[in-house]
Amino acid sequence: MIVTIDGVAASGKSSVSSGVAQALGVPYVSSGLLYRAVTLLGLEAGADLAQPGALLPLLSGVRLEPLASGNRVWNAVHDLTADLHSTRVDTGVSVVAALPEIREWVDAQLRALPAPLVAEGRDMGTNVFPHAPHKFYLTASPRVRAERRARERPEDIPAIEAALTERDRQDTTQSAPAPDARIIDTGPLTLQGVIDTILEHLR
Ligand SMILES: Nc1ncnc2c1ncn2[C@@H]1O[C@H](COP(=O)(O)OP(=O)(O)O)[C@@H](O)[C@H]1O
Ligand SMILES: Nc1ccn([C@H]2C[C@H](O)[C@@H](COP(=O)(O)OP(=O)(O)O)O2)c(=O)n1
Repeated sequence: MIVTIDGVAASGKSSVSSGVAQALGVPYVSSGLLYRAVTLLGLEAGADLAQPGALLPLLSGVRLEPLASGNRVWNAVHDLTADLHSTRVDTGVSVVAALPEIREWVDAQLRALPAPLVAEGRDMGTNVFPHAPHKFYLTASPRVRAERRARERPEDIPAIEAALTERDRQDTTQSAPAPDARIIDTGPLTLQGVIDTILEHLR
């Protein structure tokens, strides 16, 4: 069984997926972490983030470890995870995620993973796992999302809100909800409330 949980930036996808996956006793996979890893490696190599030919050679050692408590991304023996949520990766990642060659590489990593699993991102229910039987799409207002992210970033809430809104705009193409996804406004809910809502639908 595959459960897809897509949604806009900072809507709670990773935290909710982790909770749902732990309740189900299956792994979850964060596709956004792979786009973030490509971005980090590109930045560290001084590569042009708009050029897939400069990025693809950097990816041969990259591997996603789908731990239920929190995914990790490795480049050979180096654990990249702690560096994937910086503001500079946030700023560059949408350029990388717009490249069809990089999307193909990410999709291949995800489709190689054995079910059952919970997959989260933008296009899990539309493109990567279109036949998944259970699809969810998380939303919340930009201000609510910025307030949540402000607990994890040094910038203030208005700056974070502006950056999130700009990233939503850049990610629009791949972020449409699947027609058969259940849309959940997480604004009025607690994190556990969102997890419980999804688990109730799965029962
Ligand atoms: N009702 C809620 N639903 C989802 N996440 C919430 C909620 N309330 C607070 N959060 C917090 O919002 C933050 C962003 O969630 P995260 O899982 O990183 O989002 P995403 O994967 O969509 O970027 C986390 O710190 C999470 O715990
Ligand atoms: N399936 C996916 C997952 C993420 N992306 C892109 C879009 C986002 O800007 C980045 C980072 O996504 P991630 O889910 O890690 O982070 P945010 O919730 O957006 O803060 O990757 C994508 O295009 N397709």
